[in-house]
Amino acid sequence: MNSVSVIGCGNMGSALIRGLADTEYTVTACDVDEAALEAVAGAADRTTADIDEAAAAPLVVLAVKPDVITTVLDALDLSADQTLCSVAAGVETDVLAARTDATVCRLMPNLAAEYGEMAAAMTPPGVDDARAVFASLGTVVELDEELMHLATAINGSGPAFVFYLIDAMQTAGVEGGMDPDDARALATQTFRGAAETIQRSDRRIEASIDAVCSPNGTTIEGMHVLWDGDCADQLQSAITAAEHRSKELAAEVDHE
Ligand SMILES: NC(=O)C1=CN([C@@H]2O[C@H](COP(=O)(O)OP(=O)(O)OC[C@H]3O[C@@H](n4cnc5c(N)ncnc54)[C@H](O)[C@@H]3O)[C@@H](O)[C@H]2O)C=CC1
Ligand SMILES: O=C(O)[C@@H]1CCC=N1
Repeated sequence: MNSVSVIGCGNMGSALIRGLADTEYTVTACDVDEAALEAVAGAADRTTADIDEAAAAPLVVLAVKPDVITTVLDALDLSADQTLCSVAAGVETDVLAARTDATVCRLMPNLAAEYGEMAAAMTPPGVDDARAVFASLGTVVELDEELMHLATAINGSGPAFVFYLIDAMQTAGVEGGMDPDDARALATQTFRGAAETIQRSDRRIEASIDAVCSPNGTTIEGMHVLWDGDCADQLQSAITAAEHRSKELAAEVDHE
């Protein structure tokens, strides 16, 4: 599988296309919107508004909104030796499989695909050719389909939740008198470095927190505020709300 088509070149589709531009895969970008195609023209090997051209690749990725996915699928004529992968929130594999002869799978990616730093969930497990393509853009975890709603919330919507937290840390710096660019640099690199630290460490996250908390130092004072407050509960509630919405989207999709 050395060639990929991406149908829908908006926020998510364009991130996938730009990420794939740095890999060995040949990418065809397809959209009905000329401006969307122009925006990815520098990253894609080919751009087209013709869905039949996009249908020629062994792997066809659908990155359109959930409410148009069945319409696009009905216009796509794929064969059994091709793979169709949808990144749409809440659109289940049985909906896809009912409308195509291709092998179907779902990927819940995130915008960091553009930089090869994607966290993605994929279902069903075992669609290895497609998985290899997506693994070139970051981390891919295979899940049973019932967990895709939760993955949509955690790693699909998750970047927005993290952006919000970075903004809060940056704002604290600016309100304390820092230059906004300095505050942004310190906040963003702190999140990046913290994630890297956890990824590279085998120890429990509590032990990593302990490692920052010097006895009678500064961090423990801040941690008491977080432990006594409802920050973790709020984040979990945000994830639950996004997961719930994914289930609603699934119910809204035409299963005929
Ligand atoms: N934005 C994100 O961070 C993520 C989005 N997703 C999923 O990706 C999908 C797309 O979301 P966004 O990129 O945010 O939406 P978007 O609105 O930015 O992009 C959708 C694109 O699809 C195009 N389109 C619409 N009808 C079409 C057709 N018939 N043929 C070809 N192209 C067509 C539009 O012109 C637009 O460029 C959604 O299903 C969403 O659930 C998944 C993970 C993360
Ligand atoms: O907000 C949404 O519905 C899409 C799916 C996950 C991220 N963005």
